[in-house]
Amino acid sequence: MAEREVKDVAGVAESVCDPPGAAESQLSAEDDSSVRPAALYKQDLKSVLVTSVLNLEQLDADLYRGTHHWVPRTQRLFGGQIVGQALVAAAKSVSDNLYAHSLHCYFVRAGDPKVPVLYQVDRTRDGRSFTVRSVKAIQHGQPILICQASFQTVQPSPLQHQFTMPVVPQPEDLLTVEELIRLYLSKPDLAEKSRQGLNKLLASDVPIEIKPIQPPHFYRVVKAEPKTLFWVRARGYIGEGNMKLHCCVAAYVSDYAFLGTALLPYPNYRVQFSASLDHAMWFHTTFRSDEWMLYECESPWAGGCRGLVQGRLWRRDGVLAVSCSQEGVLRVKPVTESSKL
Ligand SMILES: CC(C)(COP(=O)(O)OP(=O)(O)OC[C@H]1O[C@@H](n2cnc3c(N)ncnc32)[C@H](O)[C@@H]1OP(=O)(O)O)[C@@H](O)C(=O)NCCC(=O)NCCSC(=O)CCCCC(=O)O
Repeated sequence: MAEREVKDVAGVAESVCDPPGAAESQLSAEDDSSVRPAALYKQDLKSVLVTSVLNLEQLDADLYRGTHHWVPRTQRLFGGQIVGQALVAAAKSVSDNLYAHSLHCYFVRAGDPKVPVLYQVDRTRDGRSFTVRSVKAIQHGQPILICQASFQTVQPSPLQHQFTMPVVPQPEDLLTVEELIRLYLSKPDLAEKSRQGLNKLLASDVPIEIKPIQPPHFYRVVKAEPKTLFWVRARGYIGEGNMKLHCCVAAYVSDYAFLGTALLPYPNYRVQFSASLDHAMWFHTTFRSDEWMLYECESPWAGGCRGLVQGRLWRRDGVLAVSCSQEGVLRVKPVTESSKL
């Protein structure tokens, strides 16, 4: 990978510990094109991620129940949903002056979409600056995810740097995945199998909006570098203010289309089994998960039936908001001529 430029962002970025909203207050609606006009927000529906997916029911002290919304084609629970809900459960047990700065999770069993998930929080440690929570997500009496999340008080620091955000077209100049699929569907020479697959994709109710920088080659064999760039945001309105909630939404969003980056150099292989094994995130600063963020994903390594992916979620104003890493199982088989049809 090419060496990345390191940019001093002192005075521009804030740390995750600066009061939420501090960065936003430096930007007016006029000079920040990432701000959607208030009138538009009013027309938007409240994000289902907030009203439903991340809205856990409390059953007892430090014990919560979560329900599902979108379930991937694999019919195992979406990893991002479990991580997002685990972070919600952890955040409920820490005081308002603490902000999530990192989490580390293992997906130890496949989640069953037919039953809810229980989240059991262990208050591992409360320190002066850092507070750690361990969360177990449970189904059928067995853990499906173990998660450790760490929270920190507000602590300004003279040490501040970040890489520079890649230069890409703005979201207003790009099409959503749904718009791209409709374009493909309008092609008269599209194979029936591909048409059916694209229609299925179109019908799925993913609560995330995506605008790829490079339109994907749906159903075409094209070898590519293991790198992707796309704008992403939660569908619907969430609003300013609750930084913990935006981190939980980012946890959900960050697992979507992430592991697939490791498959880009292998168009001649078809996935037989893929699932994320672990997921880690570091929250660097304040951000709005219902506003466009650039997700820069790359896979530095694959081997041993596993792939490693790393991602950066950039705020539209160039501030690095979140870093992510994940390893997943990737079992593949060669594409045969008949399966290409
Ligand atoms: C399956 C996990 C990863 C652990 O695997 P293992 O320790 O092998 O568990 P087993 O239960 O023994 O096997 C499971 C399954 O795999 C087959 N298997 C095992 N080893 C091999 C092998 N060497 N070669 C071939 N096949 C093998 C084994 O036979 C079993 O098959 P089955 O009998 O047909 O079931 C386990 O830890 C796990 O499932 N963890 C949870 C992972 C997970 O659910 N992650 C989150 C979901 S992934 C996700 O959300 C990404 C969605 C992205 C959406 C998008 O971007 O579109």
